[in-house]
Amino acid sequence: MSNPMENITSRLGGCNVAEASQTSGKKLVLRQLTRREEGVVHVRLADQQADPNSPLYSVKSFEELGLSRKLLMGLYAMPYTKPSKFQERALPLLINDPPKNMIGQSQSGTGKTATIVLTMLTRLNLGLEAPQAICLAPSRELACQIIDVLQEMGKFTGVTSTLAIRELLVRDAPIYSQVVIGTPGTVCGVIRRKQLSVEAIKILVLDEADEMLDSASLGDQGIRIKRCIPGNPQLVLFSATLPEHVRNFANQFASGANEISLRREDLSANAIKQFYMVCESDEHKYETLCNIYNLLTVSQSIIFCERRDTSDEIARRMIEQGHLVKSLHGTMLPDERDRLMDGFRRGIFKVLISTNVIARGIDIPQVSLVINYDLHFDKFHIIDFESYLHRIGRTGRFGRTGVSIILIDSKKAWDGMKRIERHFGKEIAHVPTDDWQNVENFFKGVI
Ligand SMILES: Nc1ncnc2c1ncn2[C@@H]1O[C@H](COP(=O)(O)OP(=O)(O)OP(=O)(O)O)[C@@H](O)[C@H]1O
Repeated sequence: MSNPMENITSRLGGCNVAEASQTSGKKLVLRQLTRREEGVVHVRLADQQADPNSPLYSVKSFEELGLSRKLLMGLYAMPYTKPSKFQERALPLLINDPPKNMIGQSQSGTGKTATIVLTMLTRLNLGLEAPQAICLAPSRELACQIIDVLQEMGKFTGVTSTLAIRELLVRDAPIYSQVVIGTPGTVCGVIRRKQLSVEAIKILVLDEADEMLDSASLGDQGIRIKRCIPGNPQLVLFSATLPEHVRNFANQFASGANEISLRREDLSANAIKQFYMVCESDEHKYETLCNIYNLLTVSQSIIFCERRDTSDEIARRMIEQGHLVKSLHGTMLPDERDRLMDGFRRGIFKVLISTNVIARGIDIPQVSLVINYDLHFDKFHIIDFESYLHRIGRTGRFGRTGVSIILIDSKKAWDGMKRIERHFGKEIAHVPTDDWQNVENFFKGVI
């Protein structure tokens, strides 16, 4: 096979790939490995929680944050031992009286979901069997995940909850549960049809708030839900990314909010080792993908594609070659999506190929590799930094290390990758595709 680097150098229109190729990924290899579990590499959590530079660092215990005994029992049964930096900062502000709005930002996988759940559970009057908290998430998969955490963490409280996602609710049956977690469209629908009374709602949470507020339909539905709620519910907006234009909107939505924000350079967690590989054609890109799987033993991984048909096509070809993979995207029936997600969570299959639909929030600790088969560009063909960060954030969660690889097959993808590097101020290391023996060495110790 011809040298892909030579070909791609000309296809990339003169940008200096050769120079980039000298950048060794080896120096990024994490050396402080202490534990391996199903192929996922951990640096000892206790060490990270004692390191002031880690997003998991905290000086306080959960007891010191003012949580109830039943919630502490739930936390320790999970088992969580200490809060993350974000949990330590956010929880006292969130559960303080009188309630104050919050706009909170923290890296992927640093425990925002637990923060949402503990805040909602603290705000409830558990003696009142009426809806008191609503949490909105942009996808059904994420809503399912949040309700699972709520039920697990709140199991000693007796909390009742309802999942409000399409095709799951019995039409017109009233909802009496104390917490309702769902997608904005379905929650809007149940309020409109008076299935859900908002009279006693005290708190409204928008998880992945930037996605919600930036999307015309999700944003409108979120605003409509807020307007329906009488009085001044506590408004909580969370995300790993809150770009400036959305932050302004968020400030209008949740006025007077306490804010926890991150500098851009701190957004991408160090736990995720970022790489790229240059491919000379579409076919070479597919071969490179297969070579990665033939070569590396990966516990679980996600491949992100831009288009649903690419996702299906790669899955079809990989299955033909004997790989155990599935494709999941938005045109599938909800039942099928739920079944696939459940199978992946339980490790029944190891590789999930998908679109942006699962880019945000999904927490599957065994995912040690994320491949950007395509990068995501917006409708003006501008690289979408936020979606890159959320995609790679599916790995390297809460103290685990993870690897992300971008497959570059065009000048557009190359430019996008370079802009990502500049935007987050973090090098993405080159892994050559012409010497697979060497490729193996790049990933030794990190996957
Ligand atoms: N204090 C803690 N101790 C131990 N594990 C924790 C703690 N808090 C959260 N976790 C675990 O860390 C993982 C990531 O948490 P979570 O999904 O809440 O992250 P997130 O910040 O919401 O990420 P994203 O931005 O991707 O939505 C989960 O598996 C969760 O169970």
